[in-house]
Amino acid sequence: KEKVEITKEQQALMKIITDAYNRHQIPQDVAKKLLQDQYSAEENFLLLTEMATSQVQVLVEFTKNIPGFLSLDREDQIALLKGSAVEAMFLRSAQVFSRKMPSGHTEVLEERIRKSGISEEFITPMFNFYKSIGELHMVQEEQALLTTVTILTPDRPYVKDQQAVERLQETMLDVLRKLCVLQHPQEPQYFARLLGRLTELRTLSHYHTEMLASWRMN
Ligand SMILES: Cc1ccccc1NC(=O)[C@H](C1CCCCC1)n1c(-c2ccc(Cl)cc2)nc2cc(F)c(F)cc21
Repeated sequence: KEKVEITKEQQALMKIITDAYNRHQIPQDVAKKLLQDQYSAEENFLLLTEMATSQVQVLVEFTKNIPGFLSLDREDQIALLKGSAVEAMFLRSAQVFSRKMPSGHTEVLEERIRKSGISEEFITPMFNFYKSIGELHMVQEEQALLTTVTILTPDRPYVKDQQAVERLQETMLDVLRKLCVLQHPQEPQYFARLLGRLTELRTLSHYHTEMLASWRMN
């Protein structure tokens, strides 16, 4: 049984990324808003556009703290941000949905989202994803690294130097793999499960344009 050990550099890398991830979070808590009041489909759509817009700004600030990201070709940095923004937004939404809440709150939140204006056909795949993320019970370091791995996807459209992105992503995947082994020793396939979520995330993100276009306005 090989002894898995996170090196000092990897520890430092993880701390930089996790601190940045926690620092660059959405200022106002959308879950609290949704729990407080019931909004019309139009108001929910507006709220979503505001959240998505602020999320992009948060993502730009976060990526500046990923060691090596600013050394990438400038146009590639933009291609990576554009290519991962929707996935990062759904990943963030899943993490918000999976947060531990007082009993009954998650059910109310789910109901508010079900009734927010999203078309029926997208509700099931979306909540299946949220629940599969919740079942992983990720620690914040894993959440931060998973978002980082998502951003550093080499095969985004228009990325020129894919090798450079791949090297960065490999660095992050190595830390994430070790962290998973150390955090979930009883579940050797945990890391594989985690990466499997990224496939589900990409599929869900393909629906995004249609989800917006089919938002049920009264
Ligand atoms: C949480 C966040 C952070 C950053 C950026 C965006 C968002 N997301 C949102 O603001 C929207 C709201 C928006 C208002 C209507 C209800 C869903 N949202 C979505 C979602 C649904 C459909 C699509 Cl197409 C996209 C996202 N899933 C959510 C799960 C949650 F637990 C939650 F609290 C909010 C959630």
